Amino acid sequence: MSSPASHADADARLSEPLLANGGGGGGGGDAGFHDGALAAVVVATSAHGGGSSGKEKKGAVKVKDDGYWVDVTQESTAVDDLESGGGGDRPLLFSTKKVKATLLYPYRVLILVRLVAVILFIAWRIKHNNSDLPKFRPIKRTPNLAALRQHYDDRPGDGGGSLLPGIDVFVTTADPVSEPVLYTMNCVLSILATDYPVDRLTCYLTDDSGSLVLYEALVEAVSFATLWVPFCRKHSVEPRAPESYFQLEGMIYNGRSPGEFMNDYRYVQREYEEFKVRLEMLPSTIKERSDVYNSMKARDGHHAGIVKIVQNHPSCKPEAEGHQDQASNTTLPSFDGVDTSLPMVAYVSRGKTPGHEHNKKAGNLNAQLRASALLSNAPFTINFDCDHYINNSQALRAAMCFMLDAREGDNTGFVQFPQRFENVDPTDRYGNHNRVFFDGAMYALNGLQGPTYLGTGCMFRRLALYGIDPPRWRPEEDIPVDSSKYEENVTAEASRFGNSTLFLDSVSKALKQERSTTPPSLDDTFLAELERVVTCSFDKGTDWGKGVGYIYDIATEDIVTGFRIHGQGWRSMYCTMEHDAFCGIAPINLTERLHQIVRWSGGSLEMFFSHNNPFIGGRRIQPLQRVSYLNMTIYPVTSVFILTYALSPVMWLIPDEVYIQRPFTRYVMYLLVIIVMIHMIGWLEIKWAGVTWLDYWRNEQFFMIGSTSAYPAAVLHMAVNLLTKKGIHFRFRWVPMLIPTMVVLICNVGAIGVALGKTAIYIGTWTAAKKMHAALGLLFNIWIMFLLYPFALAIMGRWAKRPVILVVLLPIIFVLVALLYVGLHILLAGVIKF
Ligand SMILES: O=c1ccn([C@@H]2O[C@H](COP(=O)(O)OP(=O)(O)O[C@H]3O[C@H](CO)[C@@H](O)[C@H](O)[C@H]3O)[C@@H](O)[C@H]2O)c(=O)[nH]1
Ligand SMILES: [Mn+2]
Repeated sequence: MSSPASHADADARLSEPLLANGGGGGGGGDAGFHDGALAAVVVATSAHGGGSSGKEKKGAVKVKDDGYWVDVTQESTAVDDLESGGGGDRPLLFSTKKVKATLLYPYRVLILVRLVAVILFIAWRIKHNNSDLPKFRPIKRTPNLAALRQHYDDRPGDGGGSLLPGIDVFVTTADPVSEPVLYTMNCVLSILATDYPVDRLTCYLTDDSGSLVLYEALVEAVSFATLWVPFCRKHSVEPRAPESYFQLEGMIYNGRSPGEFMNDYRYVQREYEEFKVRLEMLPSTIKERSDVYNSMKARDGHHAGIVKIVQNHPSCKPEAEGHQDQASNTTLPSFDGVDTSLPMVAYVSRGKTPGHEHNKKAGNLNAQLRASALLSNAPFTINFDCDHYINNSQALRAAMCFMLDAREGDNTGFVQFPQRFENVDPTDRYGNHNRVFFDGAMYALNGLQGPTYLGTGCMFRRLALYGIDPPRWRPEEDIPVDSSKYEENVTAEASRFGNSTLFLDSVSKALKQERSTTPPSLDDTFLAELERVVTCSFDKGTDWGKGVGYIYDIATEDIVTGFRIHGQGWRSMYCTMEHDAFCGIAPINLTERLHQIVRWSGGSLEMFFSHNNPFIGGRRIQPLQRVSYLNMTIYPVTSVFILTYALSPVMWLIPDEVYIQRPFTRYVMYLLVIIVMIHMIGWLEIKWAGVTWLDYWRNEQFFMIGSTSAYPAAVLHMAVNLLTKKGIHFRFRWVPMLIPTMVVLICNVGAIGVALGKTAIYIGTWTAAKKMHAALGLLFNIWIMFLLYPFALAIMGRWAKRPVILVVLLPIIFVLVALLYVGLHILLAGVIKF
């Protein structure tokens, strides 16, 4: 989200739909400042001119004549003569000078050129309304699960086996401490219990920390799964992540054995509590066996690749043993007639070697892609962040509805689901839900080439990840199944996929759609090869991370990976389900939230300044899709204008006499019309996207907070990187990033106070127009205060629990500032006027 929102991410996730505002305000702001500057110049020159004409008068201020001014009468024209001579008896009371021709004409040309540019800009904005055009065709698609079941599962004449294709599920984790093991294991359990043929499903825990804790936790989870999974199947429980399930209020019952439910529920719940205790104790029990630990994990996080099969493929060994009953007042649930088999489970930790960039999550997933190719080679993969889980056991089937559909199915490279979060407070203070992005922007893209890849909860077609053309762009359109010629080209390309015969074989099998539902025998040579392909040095000199797999060298791999796949001509689908497919944990404090935003916006800018720039990259990207990607990569730049705008209340602090042109009426009109239109469009979007005004408002707020903190930080960082070509990573010190937002906040609080003070002093002398301006200015200040409200709450620390403090505190500050202003005014009345 990647998202986003991100992952909008970017923070496309967060801001893409908002660019309407950002862009509008930014563009408008820019124009406004220029006009202000021009007005200032004009004022200055006329003062200058007045002075020089006054020079001839006795006692007038002497102004230096720099030779740029010529008397109109020197270049006398008939009109001048007529003018000067037409007066009859009346004396000539002023002389006229104008700017020398050599200066005047270039000056005029420049003004005209700028005028043309501004007009073109406005015309361009109307024609190419960047942020809104890609939203012309919002589309919602609903999977038909019953039809899928009918065509792929219920085939009485055929021995009953399912025809559904295989899916390899990846769970990425990077740290057993900051990413709680319990959540990761809940994710794994939700996958094991999902409704999909067990012999077609493989779950990979891809552990980037290579920690024994996670390995042993996985072993525990699989052991608990022998109870949990049949329980889920027997009673059709939802969701199938135990932590969330047992937190549900009341025992929701959907299954066919109500009589046994109570007993089974209590039994499984008690076992789950014990499982949790075992997980908690793992770190300490493992430390006691530190010799084993050290043999697995070398120092500095460098170690060889590790692949361990924790649960074998259901065809390889007798059915899972089932749970032993421990003496208690509940009895072991009876699973007669319930399928107790589990899908295959593997633990993979890729090898990290010194001197080889490991490329974070993208590198992790690529290693995983290769390991799974050797082990199960499912035609479809889906990856989850370890803080997400399957919330709807039908989700994988829903994705399949899009992949197998007769219309666009074969050309669908990935199916993205929205990101939903369960730990967000009801008012969504930090805008974590990002509904405008997930339910607005993504539906809109759905009508184009498809949604972007958002980092988690996305099913891929393996071939699309491998950088292979979609069928509609393949040379042999008519024989997609046995495209042997194409396959030869691919196998020839060891330089592209890396030098592993086993892996290259798996690619050609994937191309031929050879389905194998049983894993290969795990002999020593096979295991050695497996460990070799999961080492990050395997990538070296290949296309991995460039044209193959998840993309490297960027702070966020998601948007750019989707872009690469779209660029190849694949399309994507957005899959929303009434009962959310997946669910995750969102950052719940502002620090983490802003770090997420800065990473997303930094990644976006990095993408813009890479060869994956949406202008030049992605040869088969549709025009409007391109505009949308452009929008997703460049949006942090708008923050520069927004920040400048938000700081403009400084004007209030400046003495009244300094001439700053007020925005002229026509400009204000334009701006007003545009702003009204933006919100009207927003209102309509809210309607079709089904988001609430609160979602919309949070989105506005977080775009503003981001625009005064994370986005300018990302822009600055990018600028420094481009200038120094150092490629520093996006790691930000927390406090400096908050300074601009603080300054904006202080500025606006101060401005409101000063405004009050000025009103107290001048109210009697102000004209109606002036009062109007003051009121408008105040409205602007207050508006910014409302936008920054979540930020203000966050910096209040523990006081934030009582937002009412702000309501009391702020007016007190306003009054104090006003009093200070009035006091200073009286004190300095004779010295300077302000
Ligand atoms: O070296 C690394 C670093 C991270 N991860 C995994 O990447 C995932 C995402 O990391 P997280 O810190 O949770 O980032 P978020 O900001 O929550 O993730 C959002 O933003 C990312 C893009 O920056 C997307 O990839 C994610 O899907 C999206 O949810 C987690 O499962 C991590 O374990 C790794 O595997 N290896
Ligand atoms: Mn996350």
